[in-house]
Amino acid sequence: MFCNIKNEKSGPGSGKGTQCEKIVAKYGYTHLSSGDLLRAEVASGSERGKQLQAIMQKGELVPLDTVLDMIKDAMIAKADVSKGFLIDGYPREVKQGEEFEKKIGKPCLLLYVDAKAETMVKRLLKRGETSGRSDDNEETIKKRLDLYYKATEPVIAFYEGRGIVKKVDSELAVDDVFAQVSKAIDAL
Ligand SMILES: Nc1ncnc2c1ncn2[C@H]1C[C@H](O)[C@@H](COP(=O)(O)OP(=O)(O)OP(=O)(O)O)O1
Ligand SMILES: Nc1ncnc2c1ncn2[C@H]1C[C@H](O)[C@@H](COP(=O)(O)O)O1
Ligand SMILES: [Mg+2]
Repeated sequence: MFCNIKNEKSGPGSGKGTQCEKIVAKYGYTHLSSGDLLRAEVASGSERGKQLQAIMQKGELVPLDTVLDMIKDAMIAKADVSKGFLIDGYPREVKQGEEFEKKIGKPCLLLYVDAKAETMVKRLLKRGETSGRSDDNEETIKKRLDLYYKATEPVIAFYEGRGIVKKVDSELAVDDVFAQVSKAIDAL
């Protein structure tokens, strides 16, 4: 089966990466995080990486073509061996969803990992104590959240009409959130 599962719209610090790790362990899907792909480019020290770092540090979105090309290349590299793709952190805005469908395909499930703004801020500040992520600081977290509500929330309406959106309550403990995630995947 080929299946793209996305976990946007889900805010920064809602627990996307945490749930993706558990999905990979249980279902064996290929996890592709747009943020991780971008951070790998930054870590490479390339000129493009330096430009990306400046954008991410400010809590802004990197250009659509850059992130979509990275995801597409990563998917092509794993296409032969993958059971299906779990795409974490994309689309961040409706236009990204439209372009994904034109260039790659339609997702079969959109997991909406829902947490309150205050919970997301608390989790990100805590994660920032050890993550080494330059965007896990108070000022950038505020910008990321503002952008999430402005640009990413509308993504839900884009997919809702197709009946593929499953919302999980990420205020709960990690394993309780995962029980809801598993139910959504098992229903595919
Ligand atoms: N259900 C939960 N209960 C308590 N803590 C949680 C829960 N889920 C995740 N966390 C913790 C783990 C991390 O330290 C932090 C953020 O989780 P994480 O999975 O990294 O979020 P994310 O991937 O949505 O954030 P980002 O968008 O910044 O990458 O919160
Ligand atoms: N899909 C994306 N479009 C634009 N910019 C992105 C995308 N995914 C990640 N980014 C940039 C901007 C984010 O603040 C950082 C970190 O992403 P995260 O998913 O929180 O790891 O990367
Ligand atoms: Mg993450």
